[in-house]
Amino acid sequence: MAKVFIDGRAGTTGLRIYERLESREDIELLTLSEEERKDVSCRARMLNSCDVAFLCLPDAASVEAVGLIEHEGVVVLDTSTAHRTAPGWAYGFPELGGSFARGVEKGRRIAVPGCHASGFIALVQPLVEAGLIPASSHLSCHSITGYSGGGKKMIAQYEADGRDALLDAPRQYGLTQQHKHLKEMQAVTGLDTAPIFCPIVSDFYSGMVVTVPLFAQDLAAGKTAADVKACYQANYTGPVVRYCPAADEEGFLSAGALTGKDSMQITVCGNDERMTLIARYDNLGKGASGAAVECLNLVLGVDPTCGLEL
Ligand SMILES: NC(=O)C1=CN([C@@H]2O[C@H](COP(=O)(O)OP(=O)(O)OC[C@H]3O[C@@H](n4cnc5c(N)ncnc54)[C@H](OP(=O)(O)O)[C@@H]3O)[C@@H](O)[C@H]2O)C=CC1
Ligand SMILES: CC(=O)N[C@@H](CCC(=O)OP(=O)(O)O)C(=O)O
Repeated sequence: MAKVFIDGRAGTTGLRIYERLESREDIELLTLSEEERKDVSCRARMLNSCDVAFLCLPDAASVEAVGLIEHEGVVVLDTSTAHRTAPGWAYGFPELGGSFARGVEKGRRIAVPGCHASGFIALVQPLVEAGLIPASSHLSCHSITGYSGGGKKMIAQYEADGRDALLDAPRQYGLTQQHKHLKEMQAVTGLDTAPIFCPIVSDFYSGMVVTVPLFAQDLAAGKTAADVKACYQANYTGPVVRYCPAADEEGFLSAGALTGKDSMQITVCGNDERMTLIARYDNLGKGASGAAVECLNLVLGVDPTCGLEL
């Protein structure tokens, strides 16, 4: 049985990972008590006693946790932003294939992608790799997320009695165009320039819809919307990320359609002139905890969907 420790188990991401793993018979979960969970020496003991450590912590605590590991054999799955573009770390989105899949299967240091970044990268990386859009493209992206994406603090804010009435409506943020996911969005897609990125947090617990708009002129010479669809169809055959030719609900796309699930739907709307590339998933599923558990399954060499809700 693999020994697994979740550092930050009491948080939003950690709790969802714990729920996905607690009934598994191939895993022994190492746990700390409420009194011990933030004690550095207790955490260090667990981090060096396990085979796999999930880090579900703020960035600084993740960096600290990695520094506490002396046992070389420990595989680290970090859900924070701290190591996603760091040298020596694999980027945990195996559906991108090639070195991404191998990095997760063989790596000892694996960064779980950011929630918004997951959708953008799923939509754009295969198109750049296939030459359907040039690396020099200037793209834009908007992404609607549930408030659990902001962790315990934002959940408390949205669920408080007598909260600010401004929370009733969707709120755009990342207004200075310096959102923390931009770095990985550029690095992993291979774009020369980071996109213009407009995240929007809304009054629902979890779910996401990430959209990248494209004009036909944005495609490489001679390429069409049909080529984009064929590329996704070839790359995203499931079981976790799947191309869906028609994913709308009678003309609407709900950001909550995959709430509670660990899968991701990829679709293309619009027409031959103006198209929207769309990824739908749960920010806590393929956007965080589900993606982390999928990576764990690949590390352990078991069915990648083990314990996932698809
Ligand atoms: N929520 C989401 O959708 C996503 C989150 N992430 C990332 O995952 C990580 C965790 O986020 P999330 O679960 O949302 O955050 P939460 O705030 O919900 O949870 C973080 C947990 O870490 C604990 N913690 C903080 N500092 C320490 C420390 N020094 N030692 C031990 N435990 C500590 C907190 O303790 P306490 O309970 O006392 O506050 C809390 O339980 C972050 O880096 C986040 O950016 C990634 C993708 C999506
Ligand atoms: C609603 C909300 O605030 N969401 C968070 C992203 C959550 C996430 O993916 O965080 P990590 O990059 O740390 O993994 C944000 O936009 O900063």
